[in-house]
Amino acid sequence: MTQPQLIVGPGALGRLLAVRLSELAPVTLLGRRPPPTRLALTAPDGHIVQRRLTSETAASLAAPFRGTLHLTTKAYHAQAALDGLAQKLAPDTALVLWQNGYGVQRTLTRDWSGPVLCATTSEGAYVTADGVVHAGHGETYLGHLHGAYADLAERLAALLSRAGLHCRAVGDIDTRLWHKLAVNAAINPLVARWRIRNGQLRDRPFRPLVEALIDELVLVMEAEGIAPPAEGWRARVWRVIEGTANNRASMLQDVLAGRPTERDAILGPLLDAARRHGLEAPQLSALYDAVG
Ligand SMILES: NC(=O)C1=CN([C@@H]2O[C@H](COP(=O)(O)OP(=O)(O)OC[C@H]3O[C@@H](n4cnc5c(N)ncnc54)[C@H](OP(=O)(O)O)[C@@H]3O)[C@@H](O)[C@H]2O)C=CC1
Ligand SMILES: CC(C)(CO)C(=O)C(=O)O
Repeated sequence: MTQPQLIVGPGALGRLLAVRLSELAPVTLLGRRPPPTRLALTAPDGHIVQRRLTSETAASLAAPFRGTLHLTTKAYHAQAALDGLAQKLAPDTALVLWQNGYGVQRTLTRDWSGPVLCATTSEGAYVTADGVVHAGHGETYLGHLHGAYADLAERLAALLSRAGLHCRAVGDIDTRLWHKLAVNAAINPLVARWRIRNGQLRDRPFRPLVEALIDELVLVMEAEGIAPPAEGWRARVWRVIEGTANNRASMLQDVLAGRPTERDAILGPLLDAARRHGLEAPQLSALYDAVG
């Protein structure tokens, strides 16, 4: 029997995981308020999957929970969500952190008593009233920041892949988190600041702004000792912009909905690294101030 899977954060990614994993394992979806017990997932091909799920809050969850906990809140809620539940969790509970950016990954890997794996995913999903739309298939990579728990990562990657979310266990998740963060930093704050779709970055007046951001990112990454992607930073950023040209990026969606953005998780590590290495990062700093 596959271990219980507790999904904390019943938003877009949490709902996608909950519906997909519930075909293979006992799944509980946990929110600040009780999440819906019936969810409809619209797959990228338009097919609709309906699922009944166990729904809990931190107060109602039976203790001790034993299994795998997928933390699918925004980065700025992750620590509080875990703190609110910690008393209910067996100390060896495995955590999978799904947040964008690179902040809580470091602190929870250091502080949590059990195994902590980090995931980086290019799956795309958004919430609807009665469920979730899986907007597009992507790739997920999963691993421990310092390469530990390789067997656990393999098992969970196999489970996620069987559930329809293509996933690979990797030994270099640290580098992959930096790479995703750098690409997000070159796109998200600019499109959020100017309220444009990703593809508009290809045109004037935005193109030179992206180029200037890439120049800053390259210096920070080099100073931090992060190897560039095989295709190079410039090609990577422009490839993602091309591939997501029609997207409203997550940070723009947050701004439009009046929610806080994940600027601390995405720009914070870059600005910290720039400070540590004595580098100027005027474009990144200005965007940090602009996006709120
Ligand atoms: N959506 C996507 O396609 C992708 C998302 N990601 C990353 O995944 C993370 C989650 O994103 P996404 O699903 O879009 O975000 P959402 O805002 O849709 O979902 C976050 C959920 O977390 C809930 N939450 C907040 N605090 C708590 C708490 N204390 N206990 C339980 N639940 C809580 C929120 O509930 P409430 O309604 O109460 O605020 C909300 O339902 C982000 O870091 C994002 O960058 C990465 C790749 C793709
Ligand atoms: C790659 C990108 C920018 C695609 O929109 C993304 O990951 C996001 O929206 O957060």
